[in-house]
Amino acid sequence: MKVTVVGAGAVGASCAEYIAIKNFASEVVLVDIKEGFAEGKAMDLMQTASLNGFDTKITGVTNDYSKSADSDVAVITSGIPRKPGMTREELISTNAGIVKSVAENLIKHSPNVIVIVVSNPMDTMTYLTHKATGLPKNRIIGMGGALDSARFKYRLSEALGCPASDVDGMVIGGHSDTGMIPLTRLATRNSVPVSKFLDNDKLEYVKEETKVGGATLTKLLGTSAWYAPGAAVSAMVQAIALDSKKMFPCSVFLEGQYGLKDICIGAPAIIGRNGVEEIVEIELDDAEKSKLTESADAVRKTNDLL
Ligand SMILES: NC(=O)c1ccc[n+]([C@@H]2O[C@H](COP(=O)([O-])OP(=O)(O)OC[C@H]3O[C@@H](n4cnc5c(N)ncnc54)[C@H](O)[C@@H]3O)[C@@H](O)[C@H]2O)c1
Ligand SMILES: O=C(O)C[C@H](O)C(=O)O
Repeated sequence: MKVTVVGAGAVGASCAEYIAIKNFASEVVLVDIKEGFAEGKAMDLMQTASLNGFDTKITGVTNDYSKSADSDVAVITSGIPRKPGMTREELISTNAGIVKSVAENLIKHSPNVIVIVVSNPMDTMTYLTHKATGLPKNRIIGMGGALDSARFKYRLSEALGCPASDVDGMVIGGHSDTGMIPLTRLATRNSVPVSKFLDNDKLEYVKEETKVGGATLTKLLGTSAWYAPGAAVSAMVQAIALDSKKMFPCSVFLEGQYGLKDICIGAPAIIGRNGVEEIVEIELDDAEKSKLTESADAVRKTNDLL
């Protein structure tokens, strides 16, 4: 399995590191536009191989897409991150041009690639990648829900006073401060609904903290997060590599599912060797349905700026 990661910055490097440490890919190619940067990150990471016990070969290149040829998976993390006080949507004017040119370069050299889009505003960048490349819809996946769900589980575990591994839960909808929909109704601690342990006020708190998870970290760090984003992407790449058919909420191109069309937005998807193997339609209650409609309206407004 050959994986190309475009953007060797905070998220791209973290993603490459987790992929290597999990040792399921033969090769990771880092690409960046900044002269020597990807080469440096790749060398630094390769010097951890004997310490961390992996055999994945990591190389770095400056803007040379020929080195990404025949990638099975490509991850797009190139673009600017937000600063404290900004929304993800404000990044569109810079990141749209970057994502479009990167996606076009990638498919020139890897026509069969599965693309995972990370750059923000992610749902719109995923939609743009569909429109710019014309790749089959199963081969373009936006990463947002896997991260938001991990943050949801972290907040739930904090409220429950239990390990995150005891908790299951999912966030659907747009990857934005207001558009995320943490499904508290369906969240469980070892199959027991979390409402058995947490009252409505606590659940509301968990939900709100989850939605602003990225903004909270951006305020603390001065730029956006990278460890959990890198881990979330690497989990998705692993599901493709191992054809594991794991379910993640992902930004997927909808054609009528959830009553939505011609939009990429977070919905549960089965991920395997073909990318999106299936979009899972779960039964939502009326409040969740109307939140999803609102979230989709907001994503469409951002798409209209393209
Ligand atoms: N979807 C998510 O859940 C999620 C999570 C975290 C970050 N993000 C987004 O990911 C993006 C990257 O974040 P980061 O923290 O890694 O930023 P960063 O600034 O650390 O890294 C971005 C890298 O992209 C490179 N780059 C810029 N234009 C390029 C081009 N045309 N070709 C190749 N490389 C190019 C830059 O040189 C830089 O090294 C941001 O847009 C951020 O908002 C999304
Ligand atoms: O918050 C951001 O801008 C980056 C990313 O989307 C995140 O959720 O960490």
